[in-house]
Formats: sequence, C-alpha cells, structure tokens
Amino acid sequence: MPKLLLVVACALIDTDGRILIAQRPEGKALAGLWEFPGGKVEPGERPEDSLTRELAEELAITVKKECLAPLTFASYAYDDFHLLMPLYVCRRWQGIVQGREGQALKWVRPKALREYPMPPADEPLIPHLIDLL
Ligand SMILES: Nc1nc2c([nH]c(=O)n2[C@H]2C[C@H](O)[C@@H](COP(=O)(O)OP(=O)(O)OP(=O)(O)O)O2)c(=O)[nH]1
Repeated sequence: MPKLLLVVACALIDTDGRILIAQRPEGKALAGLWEFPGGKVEPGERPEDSLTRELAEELAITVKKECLAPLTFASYAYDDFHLLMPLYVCRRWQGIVQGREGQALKWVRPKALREYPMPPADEPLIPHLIDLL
C-alpha cells in the first residue's frame, strides 16, 4: 500500500475572477508544471495552518483562516505515493503576491487553465473552478 501524502493547495482568485498558478521550479518533482500554491502538511500541523504558512513562504501574502473556503480535493495515485490534496479557494489576502522562490506566476481565467500543463492530479479540479467562477 503506497504512502498517503497530504498536501494542501489554494486557488487564489483576484477581483477579475482569475486564478493564480505557479510553475514548479527546476530540480523539484514535476518541474515545469503549473500548480496551485501550497505544500505538504507537516506532522502536527493543521491543514489550514500549513496552507497559510506556505502562502506566506511562497507568495509573501498573509491569509486569514476564515478566508479559506474548501472547494474540492484531488486523490491521485502517483508511482511512489498516493496524493490527497484538499483545494481551498481564497479571495481575500493581505500583501502583494510575489514569487518568493523564483517561481513563475500567472493569473489565469478558469477556462484557460487547460493551456498550462499541470500535474495529472490537478486536471479533475479544473471543472470545479470553471463551475465556481
Ligand atoms: N502545491 C501543490 N502540489 C501539488 C499540486 N499537484 C500535485 O500533484 N502536487 C504534488 C507535487 C508534490 O509531489 C506535492 C507537493 O509537494 P511540494 O514538494 O511542492 O511541497 P513542499 O513545498 O512542502 O515541498 P518541499 O518543502 O519538500 O520542497 O504535491 C498542486 O497543485 N499544488
């Protein structure tokens, strides 16, 4: 039975209804693919705390837990682990989004998400975002 990996991710949505995606840097698994900001839930951490921590580290923004709304989740069997990834949406944050880890960022309309190669786990999430926006 493969290891279950819990990753939390967030679709940040701007006032024009565009969604933020970030490109995974060279050297990481799935490098070059576009993903929703987020990361692994560390032992002893609440998922919402992991997400606000990752958003601060990766994007230099502050997000209040009340501003994170659960939307859907991904469940995907990678070769070496099974990914379980809740996807939150967030429309309010403090600060200006900037890529702190050298990653490219793009604000994209939901219907244009398919133009950006994403990890296979993410593809089933796109219709949920199209329905929402
Ligand atoms: N953040 C994020 N990870 C995703 C998405 N889709 C997807 O399959 N993943 C996978 C890729 C990785 O195997 C895992 C996230 O791990 P990561 O390496 O980015 O997380 P992290 O920032 O905690 O990583 P690190 O400290 O170990 O470098 O989830 C997504 O949309 N966003």
